[in-house]
Amino acid sequence: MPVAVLAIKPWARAKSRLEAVAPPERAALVRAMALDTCAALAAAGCRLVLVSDEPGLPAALAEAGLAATVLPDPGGGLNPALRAGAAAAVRDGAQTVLAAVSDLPALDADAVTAVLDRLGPVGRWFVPDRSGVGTSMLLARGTALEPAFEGASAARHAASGALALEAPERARLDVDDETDLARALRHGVGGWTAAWAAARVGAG
Ligand SMILES: Nc1nc2c(ncn2[C@@H]2O[C@H](COP(=O)(O)OP(=O)(O)OP(=O)(O)O)[C@@H](O)[C@H]2O)c(=O)[nH]1
Ligand SMILES: C=C(OP(=O)(O)O)C(=O)O
Repeated sequence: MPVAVLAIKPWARAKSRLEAVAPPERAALVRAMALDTCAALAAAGCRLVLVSDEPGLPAALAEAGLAATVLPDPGGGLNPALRAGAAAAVRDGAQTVLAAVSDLPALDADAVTAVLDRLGPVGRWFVPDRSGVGTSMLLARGTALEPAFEGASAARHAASGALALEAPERARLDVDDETDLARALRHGVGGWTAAWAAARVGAG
């Protein structure tokens, strides 16, 4: 069974670039996007390993009916968190590790399956984000993950020997700012993010 490893920043500190969304609303959006990302990965048959110090995460997972192993954040940012999650997954016997950002609200199980179906027997692969600059997913099978996310990570992942995968757009729509959010909403998002958007509209 593939293991999906996600690093999740505490809701209230995440997505500072989404300035157009006021802080309490933004934390709710971060939570919703993380749940939709996790739900899509779980629906595609991935076991979830989450690295996070967000105190509300276990209750949110329970509310969403999602089973996951939650590990404490080792500190040092996204890449150390993903390394810790991947190491734990491999210690538990994982062959295939799929590391993803947790802000992919348009992701669905078919898109995850399309990515997993493109992997070879051994190696590292990445899914560039929609802009082509960043990375939405990094996958490793039979070898170490070696994550180099943040900023212009697509070029770093390519330079490190990972192969770029063609992937459905739903797997590439990470949300960093208001434009990304509007695009994902137009594309269609999972139930948690859709409910967040509906409540926002309802609140005027
Ligand atoms: N556990 C953990 N996850 C992190 C950390 N930093 C970023 N992440 C996660 O990494 C993924 C990509 O994060 P970014 O897009 O850089 O998001 P961000 O730091 O929330 O956004 P900005 O504040 O706008 O830069 C998201 O899933 C974040 O929750 C960290 O220090 N620890
Ligand atoms: C984490 C990433 O995205 P960003 O830093 O742009 O949010 C990345 O693309 O590696």
